[in-house]
Amino acid sequence: MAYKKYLNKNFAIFCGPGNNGGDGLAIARLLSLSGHAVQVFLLNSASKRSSDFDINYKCLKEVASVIIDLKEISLPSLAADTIIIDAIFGTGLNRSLDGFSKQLVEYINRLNNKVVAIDMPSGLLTDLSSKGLTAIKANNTLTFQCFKAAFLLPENEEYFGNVHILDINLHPSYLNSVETTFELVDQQFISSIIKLRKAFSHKGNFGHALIIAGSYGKMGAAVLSTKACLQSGAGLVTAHVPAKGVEIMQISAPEAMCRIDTQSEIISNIDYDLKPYTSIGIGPGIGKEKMTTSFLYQLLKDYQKPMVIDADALNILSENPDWLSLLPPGSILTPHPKEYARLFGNDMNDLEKINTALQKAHDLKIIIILKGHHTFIATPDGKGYFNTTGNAGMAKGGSGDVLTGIITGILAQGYKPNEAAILGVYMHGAAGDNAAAKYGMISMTATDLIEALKTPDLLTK
Ligand SMILES: NC(=O)C1=CN([C@@H]2O[C@H](COP(=O)(O)OP(=O)(O)OC[C@H]3O[C@@H](n4cnc5c(N)ncnc54)[C@H](OP(=O)(O)O)[C@@H]3O)[C@@H](O)[C@H]2O)[C@H](O)CC1
Ligand SMILES: [K+]
Repeated sequence: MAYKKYLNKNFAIFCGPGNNGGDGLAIARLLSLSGHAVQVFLLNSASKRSSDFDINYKCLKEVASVIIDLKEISLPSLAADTIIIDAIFGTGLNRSLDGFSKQLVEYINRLNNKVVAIDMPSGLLTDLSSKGLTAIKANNTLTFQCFKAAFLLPENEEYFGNVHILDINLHPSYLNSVETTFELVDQQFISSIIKLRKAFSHKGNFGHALIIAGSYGKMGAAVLSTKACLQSGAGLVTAHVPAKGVEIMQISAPEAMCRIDTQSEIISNIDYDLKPYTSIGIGPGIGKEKMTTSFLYQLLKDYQKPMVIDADALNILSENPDWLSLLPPGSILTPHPKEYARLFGNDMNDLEKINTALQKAHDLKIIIILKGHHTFIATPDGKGYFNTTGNAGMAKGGSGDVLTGIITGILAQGYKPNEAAILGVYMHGAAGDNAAAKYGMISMTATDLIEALKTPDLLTK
């Protein structure tokens, strides 16, 4: 019913010489036939035109429509309520815009008219970084058949607006034939990962997670990650905390057992066998005291199973980069953009960040979760996963602690590290969407995220 607001509007459709332009001509014909006032502006029509373009041009000529070749006029003036349809370039764009096409796109961007881009905002490269390029800033993008990588990069957000995927019934064999490094993590993808619980299960079947977190004044991070871990399905959860943090932890998360550090205010050592634990999550609120730093080094030396490493544990690693080679294979790093920059460098555009994460995941045999809108998960086998849940309301203190707890809890249950990372990120975002729906993005907190995990159909809706 969204189209209702476009009834009785007039349209200016800008068409390039290829199939994207061909789509624009087809849209012009359909809008004209449904009684709308349509102006069509052709760009570079003299250059090599695709057959789709020619076919649709011929069909449009049979329908009364205003077709103006832009080579004859300067930039057209349009009524303020005219809807602009951008069918200049689509997935065939293979270089940045220049000359008149750049001028036209800059002109359209200066107007206040509503803009609908067809398949891709013209000027946006489908699979490469478009940072610093000129591209159409659309209010809505109608893209064919599937998401393009460009729509998943934060740096492109100002160009694509709301993305609507239109199914044009492309044959599945064609889609399967398209080689891609990336997968989209949606509910369908998740359903292929989830392990259902058997009726006669007992807590021993769901593992025992160990959360190593907290320091004096930063016990909240330890509580958030422990509570999130409890609610991610782990059978047993133990929290290793500084001595002064025990009461706080026992009162806040009574279901968790505690291991008490010999130091009162920081994490400094583990004097017990780690064998009973089926996963370890370390980092939230631990600080970077010398004794904590050497503790982390010792743990990396002694412990060979995958660990979830977050927050200050990541910052300690970025200050001791040669320790990265000590990471147990399958470990899951969960850096936010700043922690990522400290670990792997900061002067990168979004695509370079993604490619670096894939390279480092491969070289170090680890999983790197690059947190952001469409959190990206890089896995050691070179595949990358874009998450589809979550929202800006989650960009708050504590949200990362919750994610660490969730992933550690899922890992404890026997999921492979790749699966635990993907499922944990999806679950975290889905809980965030529920929290936003209940409390709004501004007021929701990390505690609300944990509460929202208690949604029966969290992973199935
Ligand atoms: N997704 C699908 O399966 C379908 C998509 N469709 C539509 O087809 C376009 C892609 O069409 P294509 O003809 O491949 O290319 P474009 O229309 O995007 O571009 C046209 C030509 O423009 C030239 N080009 C490329 N970059 C520039 C530039 N910076 N400046 C000027 N010209 C440029 C290029 O030709 P060259 O010879 O110059 O390289 C392009 O060929 C897709 O987006 C959809 O809209 C189908 O309709 C259905 C199936
Ligand atoms: K376009």
